[in-house]
Amino acid sequence: MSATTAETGEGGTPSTPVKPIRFNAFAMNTVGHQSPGLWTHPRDESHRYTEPEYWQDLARLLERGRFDSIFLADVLGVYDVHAGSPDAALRHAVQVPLNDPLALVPLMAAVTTQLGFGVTCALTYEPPYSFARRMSTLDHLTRGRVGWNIVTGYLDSAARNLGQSSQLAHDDRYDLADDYLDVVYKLWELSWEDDAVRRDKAGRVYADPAKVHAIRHRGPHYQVPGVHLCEPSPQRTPVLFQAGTSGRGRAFAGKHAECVFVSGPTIAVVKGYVDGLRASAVAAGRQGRDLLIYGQALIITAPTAAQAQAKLADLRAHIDIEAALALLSGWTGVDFSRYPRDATIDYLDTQAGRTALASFSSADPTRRWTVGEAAEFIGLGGRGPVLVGDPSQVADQLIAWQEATGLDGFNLTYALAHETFRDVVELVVPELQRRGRYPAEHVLHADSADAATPAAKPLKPVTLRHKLFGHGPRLPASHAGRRIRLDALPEPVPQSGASPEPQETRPQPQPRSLTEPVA
Ligand SMILES: Cc1cc2nc3c(=O)[nH]c(=O)nc-3n(C[C@H](O)[C@H](O)[C@H](O)COP(=O)(O)O)c2cc1C
Repeated sequence: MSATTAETGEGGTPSTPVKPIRFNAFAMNTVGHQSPGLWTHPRDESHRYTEPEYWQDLARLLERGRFDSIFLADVLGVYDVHAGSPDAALRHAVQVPLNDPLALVPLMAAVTTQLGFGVTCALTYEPPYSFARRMSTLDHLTRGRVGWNIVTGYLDSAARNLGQSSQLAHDDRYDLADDYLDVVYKLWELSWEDDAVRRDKAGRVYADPAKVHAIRHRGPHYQVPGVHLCEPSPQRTPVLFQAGTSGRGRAFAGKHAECVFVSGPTIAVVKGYVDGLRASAVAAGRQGRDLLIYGQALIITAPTAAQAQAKLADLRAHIDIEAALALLSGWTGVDFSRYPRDATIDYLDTQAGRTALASFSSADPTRRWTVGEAAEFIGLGGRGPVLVGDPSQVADQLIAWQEATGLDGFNLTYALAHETFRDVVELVVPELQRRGRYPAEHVLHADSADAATPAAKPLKPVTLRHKLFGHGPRLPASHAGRRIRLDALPEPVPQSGASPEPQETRPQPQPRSLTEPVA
């Protein structure tokens, strides 16, 4: 069975195909992610984020639960908008201390074969050339299971520590991102031809230089003349994730994203994002269904409804309101320490992220939020809904949300590490499978001869793109990343006896003496 269809109704009788529910896990290489204050709960283990076993146990658990992938968020600065200081963030572990997400991927890949990895990297502060190499390396080491969550950042504190006085303006960051994407597409998709690597030991040729091309990129922000350092990895371009839903963010997603993460507190808000994103894909010449859209949610479940409600009450007692306001202030660029808790939130354009503020103001004009209500809401599960109940009640809510919003799946956050995900895998996944709404098996390679008897043989590794879309491993031919072309070679200067202009301008080596040391 493919993860993109669930064609068997209850009791195994064929019925109208229903849209399966997809799960993605939302995590960060830190202590307190989307539930500020919950690290103080006695059963939470997120302080173990520095231990390899913490991540490998999580990866095994998610693979057992047939999650599409684990999405690792990241920021490159501290949350210091609240009261103009990082103190609240440091005191309450609000996404600080924070380790690098990329290092976790090979650790988790080593103990799994099917789980995908959506890694967040802000393009704003790293040259595309070195970044393309890091992603190709991960795609090789995961055998094609890596995705990139394309972000441009929202914290001025990141810009200040990375050589800029402040962030680029909101829309300018997306313009930069468009040029960046052009560079990395050229490196990943066009620099090395499919048969460039010969590995011919007898002929003493590893790669055929005629089939490895300098990309000669000259864009408004980046000039990158050379060849990609890496030989082609299984997917070449990692699966592209994105999470911006402002007007400019949607246009960017419509062109580039394969998967989009959205967060909103109500069905009305999330439906607006989903509709807008699918319309942007159409405006970019794609189909709305080309995007897989995951909505953020937190599931609190237990074998009985009463136990689930008791668990919710216990978790709520550990929310930290100051920490929630530090988070909200960082996301939005608005210092919420300056407002009384009963002040109503109004929308204003800032140079931080725009969606977080819109979610609690303009995105749903029928609902007004006070600062205190928004902080309470964010305290458990961030900006997404909290779905509470026994497994059957949770399954009902997931299905209702999916049908009302057009979401493809859910980006599940946790309250307690790893208890929350364990509850989902052990209680909710079987319930959804019983209803034919969740994949019962892992996906094998589309062309695998073992597909009929998956239990009999070890699982074959599958690329993330195959798993998500049923085709791959490369970007589809219709995607902007596959339609890109290399700039034409510069015209040779018409001088008699002159050699053609080199593709890259390299300093010419000076003759050395044989005794001169070689570096
Ligand atoms: C679910 C979700 C996860 C996100 N994760 C990150 C992240 O890890 N790092 C980051 O810098 N931005 C992250 N963002 C922020 C977005 O990339 C984007 O900057 C933000 O939504 C504002 O964009 P917009 O103004 O176009 O809506 C996330 C957003 C959402 C909704």
